[in-house]
Amino acid sequence: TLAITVKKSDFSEWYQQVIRKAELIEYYDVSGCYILRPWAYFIWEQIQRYFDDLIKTEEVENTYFPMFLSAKHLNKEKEHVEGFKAEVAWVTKYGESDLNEPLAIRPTSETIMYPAFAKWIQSHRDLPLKVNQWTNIVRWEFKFPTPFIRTREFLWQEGHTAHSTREEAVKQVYTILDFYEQVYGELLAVPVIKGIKTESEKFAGGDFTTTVETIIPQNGRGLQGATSHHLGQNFSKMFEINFEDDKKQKAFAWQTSWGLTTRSIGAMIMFHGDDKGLVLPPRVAKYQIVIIPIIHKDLEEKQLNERCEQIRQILVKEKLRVHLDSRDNYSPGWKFNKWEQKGVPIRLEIGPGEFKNNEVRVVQRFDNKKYQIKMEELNQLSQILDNIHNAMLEKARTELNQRIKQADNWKEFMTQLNQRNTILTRWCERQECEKQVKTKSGIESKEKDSEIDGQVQLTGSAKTLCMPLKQDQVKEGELCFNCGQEAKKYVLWGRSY
Ligand SMILES: O=C1CCCN[C@@H]1CCCn1cnc2ccccc2c1=O
Repeated sequence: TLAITVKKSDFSEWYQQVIRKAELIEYYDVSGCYILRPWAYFIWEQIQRYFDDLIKTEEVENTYFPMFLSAKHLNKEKEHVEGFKAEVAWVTKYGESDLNEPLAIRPTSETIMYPAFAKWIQSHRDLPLKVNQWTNIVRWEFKFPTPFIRTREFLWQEGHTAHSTREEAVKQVYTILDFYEQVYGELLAVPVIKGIKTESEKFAGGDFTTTVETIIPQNGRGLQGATSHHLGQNFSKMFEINFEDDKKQKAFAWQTSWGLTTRSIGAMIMFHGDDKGLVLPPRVAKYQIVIIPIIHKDLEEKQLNERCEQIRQILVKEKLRVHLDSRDNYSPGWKFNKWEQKGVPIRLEIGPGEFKNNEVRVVQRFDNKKYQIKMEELNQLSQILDNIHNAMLEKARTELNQRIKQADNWKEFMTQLNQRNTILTRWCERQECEKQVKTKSGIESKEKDSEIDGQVQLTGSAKTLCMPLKQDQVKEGELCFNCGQEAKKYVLWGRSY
């Protein structure tokens, strides 16, 4: 059926229907893999363009590295691969023949790139080295898949840099984190919290991990939006990436790596969608404006189409992405519904009244506001689209903030968790304590682990999302909410994807 048959509150069913009826996703017969249709791929292209322009200001150069790696290469860094090796996909044959050694398909590219870095870096003059690649990645997840959010193949960018000093590398980590915050806020109108992962949640191969986290309002679940790691000298020691510093001393390079994936599109869909379907932030909408002629017996069809084409031309000149839907095999009502489902930010209706008064009727998708504007005011639509972006971001920020509560003890913590909130608490920073909270919250969680065909999709237990960069100072003598030992930091807990 054409209409979406559930409300957004029936969240996972709503999401499945929206991604199909907005023509974003087509299903595919390999589990965990999905087809990105043009309406979705356009969003990824906008993300690529925006982020690529940002990293070019940091003199990051795009490259392409092979997708295959030998077991030898992959296991070079035993420690960091240890926790992930179950997800690595392998090629073992070609045609009828066996490969004499299986080749892994890239799950990430550290061990593919860093032997080359060792060749390219001899002197401090070869630093900083800054490369990025836009590729697909394969990780054979066993958790139940969700299009965009958790898939076995996804698109991403991975950036990798090498520096002569720790300070420069650390600065790079935070510059990229700010870029990720901009991608979410400025492009997708999705608010994020910048923070640092705890020792248990960080990338084990690195020194520390920074992250942009968002919170999906409907279920209060944390979602990691992108990540920027300071790798320290862990990988440079392993891959012999060293250089002669200006005192002719041999030194190991200081490295960073950072990634943003097509999961960002899923976050945007979840944040802004409503009961009628997708709601696109204007800056990533393939069509920002759709023009719908309303044919009427008192109105010469040819004249109406000429007027609509004239409007389209004016908007093209305004550099807006506009589409005139003059199909004569669908009714205006059908078109309204379809373009609402696909989330087009603005619809312009032109019927006999508008034609006579030299006006257009504007219908805003995000807040359903309707009003008339004159033909000569069409140049206001660019600003109107910016206003829509800002209003969507502010509304999303309010919803996100409503999902963050404070708790000073276990009882308050579980109350908030069971109300599907994330919880900011004082914490001792002990891994033991964090582990205990995960276990206890799982046992006491009202929301039991949700399973589909015996695969745990979403667990009921809480984990740390991040230690927000912006946080109050923990005062002398203040205690951890869980174990009562001396608190060091505030940390945000929540159920997550
Ligand atoms: O996050 C990023 C950002 C982009 C570059 N890579 C880092 C770290 C990736 C961590 N990771 C994540 N899943 C994996 C899965 C299989 C093998 C290895 C890995 C693995 O190393």
